[in-house]
Amino acid sequence: MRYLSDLIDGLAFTELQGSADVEITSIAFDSRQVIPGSMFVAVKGTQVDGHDYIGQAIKKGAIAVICEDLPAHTAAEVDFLMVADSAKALSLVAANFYGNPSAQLKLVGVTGTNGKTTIATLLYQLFRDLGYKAGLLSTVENQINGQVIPSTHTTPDPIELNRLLEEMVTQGCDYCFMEVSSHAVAQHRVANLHFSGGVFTNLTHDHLDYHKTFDSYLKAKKAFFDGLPKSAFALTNSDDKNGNIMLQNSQAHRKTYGLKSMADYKARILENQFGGLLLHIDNEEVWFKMVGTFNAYNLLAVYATAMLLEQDKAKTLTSLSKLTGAEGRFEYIVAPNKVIGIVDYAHTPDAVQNVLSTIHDIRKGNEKVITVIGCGGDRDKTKRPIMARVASEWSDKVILTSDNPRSEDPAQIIKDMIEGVDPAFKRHTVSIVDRREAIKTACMLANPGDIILVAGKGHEKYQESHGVKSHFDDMEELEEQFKLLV
Ligand SMILES: CC(=O)N[C@H]1[C@@H](OP(=O)(O)OP(=O)(O)OC[C@H]2O[C@@H](n3ccc(=O)[nH]c3=O)[C@H](O)[C@@H]2O)O[C@H](CO)[C@@H](O)[C@@H]1O[C@H](C)C(=O)N[C@@H](C)C(=O)N[C@H](CCC(=O)O)C(=O)O
Ligand SMILES: Nc1ncnc2c1ncn2[C@@H]1O[C@H](COP(=O)(O)OP(=O)(O)OP(=O)(O)O)[C@@H](O)[C@H]1O
Ligand SMILES: N[C@H](CCC[C@H](N)C(=O)O)C(=O)O
Ligand SMILES: [Mg+2]
Repeated sequence: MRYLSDLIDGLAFTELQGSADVEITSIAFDSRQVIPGSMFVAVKGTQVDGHDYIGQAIKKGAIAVICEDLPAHTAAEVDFLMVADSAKALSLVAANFYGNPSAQLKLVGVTGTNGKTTIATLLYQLFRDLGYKAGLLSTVENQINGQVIPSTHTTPDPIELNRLLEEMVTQGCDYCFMEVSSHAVAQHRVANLHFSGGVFTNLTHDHLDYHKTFDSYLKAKKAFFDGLPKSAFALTNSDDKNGNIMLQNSQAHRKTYGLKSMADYKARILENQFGGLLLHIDNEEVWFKMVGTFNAYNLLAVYATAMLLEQDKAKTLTSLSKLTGAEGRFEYIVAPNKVIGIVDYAHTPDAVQNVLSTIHDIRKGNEKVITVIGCGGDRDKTKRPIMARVASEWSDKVILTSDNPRSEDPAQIIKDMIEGVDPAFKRHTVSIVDRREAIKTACMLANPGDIILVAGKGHEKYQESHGVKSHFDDMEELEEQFKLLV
């Protein structure tokens, strides 16, 4: 049983109506999740204001409410606490409710536009291989010691997050590796967690629908490092132009990694092919199964993190050389007639550019590159024309298609994409709204040796349109079509 007084330990509140000596059964920020004896935290959201649901929460049995503005009518039997920022308060009471599990783990957060899932997953796989019990919180899935728990967000909400961390502690985990999205930092989902380290990947264009400007997107990421304690390490990519800015105001122990500039942890690419990467890393030559320059950065970040967590160098490199990373990231198959299919989660301009330049670097001759790509609905519209431009410039043929249109008209999303395609490249760009048909057409157009990139959905197993998620799997589609390519 938790008492209200325990949950609000450390909370700066301006007013308390009622007694702190009551038992709380659960906490909820959604009135629909309230059960008798709950504490309800009213959060102002992007769609609605949680304060409008205080009445409903009380009807469902809430006995304590945290809010920024007191409602006109308060119930005498309910405790009310006023705070300046309910989202921040939520993360504190959630951590207190679950006994501050992050302090009992070595928790490492990974942030940046691209590479978070790859790095967090590699770290999780590496530490399990090194013999530790570990947890993972990622876009693809959450895991505790091999047990898979489906994930709905890149970074869970504070209640789910602390509940999962508590479960990791119960199961004896030593480490947890998690992705920290910019939405999570802005919404204080990770406030009040005790991090042992933070890793920065890179910062390029994404999520401007939510953050509005690149500068506020940058500040959201930077706030994560500003909040790290002195005892933590902060590891940044010194080749990224914002890499050093990220750590500017961090009191954590600062370290850098890079392929080009001066850095504490350095690597050089010796070979980059479909079979993998040969890296000169910290004075050793090692083959890895991961493909592409961007994965050289990811591998180096993982290696540096392992060193900062005081792991053995030889064991780390041996284990890392066997790993293949997260599902749907540069995964490839070869058809009987030698057409190559690649499924990749590239859904930002930079990621599309990286994955296509990698394909160009590693292809053997003049094989054609056919790209199937769409852009998400209800997401940053300004990235649409840029992604289409990059795809058209770096491919011999592009098929623009749908990728989770959500509430939007898929044909309109494709029109927004076409705006970015240079007239010179329009000849080799076609639009096919139905993603299954688009993939099928790419397979029909491909000759032996050609490379088909299906970008944007990676591990996703659905296509979301008008609130309905229907089963869809890019790799499954390619496999079906490839059977016919003999
Ligand atoms: C834009 C965004 O991030 N929205 C998140 C946010 O919701 P919101 O602020 O829009 O909430 P709202 O619907 O306005 O509601 C406000 C409050 O009223 C409450 N409410 C609402 C209705 C009701 O009947 N009763 C009630 O109490 C809600 O529970 C909420 O507390 O807070 C919710 C609870 O934590 C999240 O589920 C929701 O994620 C939505 C579903 C989402 O799509 N988020 C994506 C964009 C996201 O977070 N992505 C990032 C990473 C992307 C990446 O880089 O990969 C992620 O970490 O996953
Ligand atoms: N270090 C990197 N730099 C640039 N691009 C990368 C890097 N790592 C991966 N990518 C590209 O970005 C895509 C997404 O990678 P990943 O899922 O690891 O990123 P993420 O940061 O977790 O993305 P999300 O914000 O959606 O959770 C990959 O499929 C690949 O195309
Ligand atoms: N985490 C990202 C993933 C985008 C993946 C793409 N398939 C889409 O649906 O837009 C987002 O929610 O914006
Ligand atoms: Mg991710």
